[in-house]
Amino acid sequence: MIFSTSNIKKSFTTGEVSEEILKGVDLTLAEGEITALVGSSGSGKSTLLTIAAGLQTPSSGEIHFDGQDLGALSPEKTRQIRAESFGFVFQSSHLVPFLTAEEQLLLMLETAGSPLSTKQQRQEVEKILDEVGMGHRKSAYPASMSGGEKQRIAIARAIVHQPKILFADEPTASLDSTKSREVMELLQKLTKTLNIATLMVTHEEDLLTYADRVLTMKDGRLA
Ligand SMILES: Nc1ncnc2c1ncn2[C@@H]1O[C@H](COP(=O)(O)OP(=O)(O)OP(=O)(O)O)[C@@H](O)[C@H]1O
Repeated sequence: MIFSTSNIKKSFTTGEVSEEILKGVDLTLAEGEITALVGSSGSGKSTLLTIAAGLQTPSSGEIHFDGQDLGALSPEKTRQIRAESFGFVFQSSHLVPFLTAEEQLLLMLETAGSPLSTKQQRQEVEKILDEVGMGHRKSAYPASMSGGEKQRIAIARAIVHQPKILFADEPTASLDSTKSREVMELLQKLTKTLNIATLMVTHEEDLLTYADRVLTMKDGRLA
């Protein structure tokens, strides 16, 4: 397994009340597979995804990536692993308004510490933009893109540095059903062809056909 969590617990304290939101979660992700995470509102899906992605820390438990225990590494090393090997797509595309499609991806490569030359980076960006069907829009700014186009660029940006793991928190929530299916087809294609382990939180049951595995969160545990 490329990625796993072991006995992840997370409590939040509000005032004097402490509530355990995750009660010991074991999650595994496999390369080339989309794992969908479903469950009722407030069951802890986003909390689990953000902990798995290293965006917040668990109260206890371990996270293993590529044979390494992330909790045992220095913050600098985990930050480096996250930048190089993890990709993120959120509900809303979160594109930078003053950058073109091409520039959004180039910025990501720079942030991930890409070893490619400037020319190679441009070639790589062009290839990925073609892959997500946005090659013809490389000079477009977010304001001129439709919701589906923005999400395609967000996905392209999330995978341009060739991550091993892709975390997607309701990636189709802002799209109508046709566009949602198109975006899911794209995620499925990229997961398979690039051999990425994708974890996706979703509320939309009709999109579960795109998942290789469906995990249900209930009362802080995976059922
Ligand atoms: N930083 C925080 N401080 C306090 N409580 C929090 C915090 N983050 C999440 N929670 C609580 O943890 C619970 C689970 O939240 P989470 O967002 O993980 O649920 P979810 O399953 O993703 O829900 P939804 O489907 O509505 O997005 C909720 O009751 C939420 O209020």
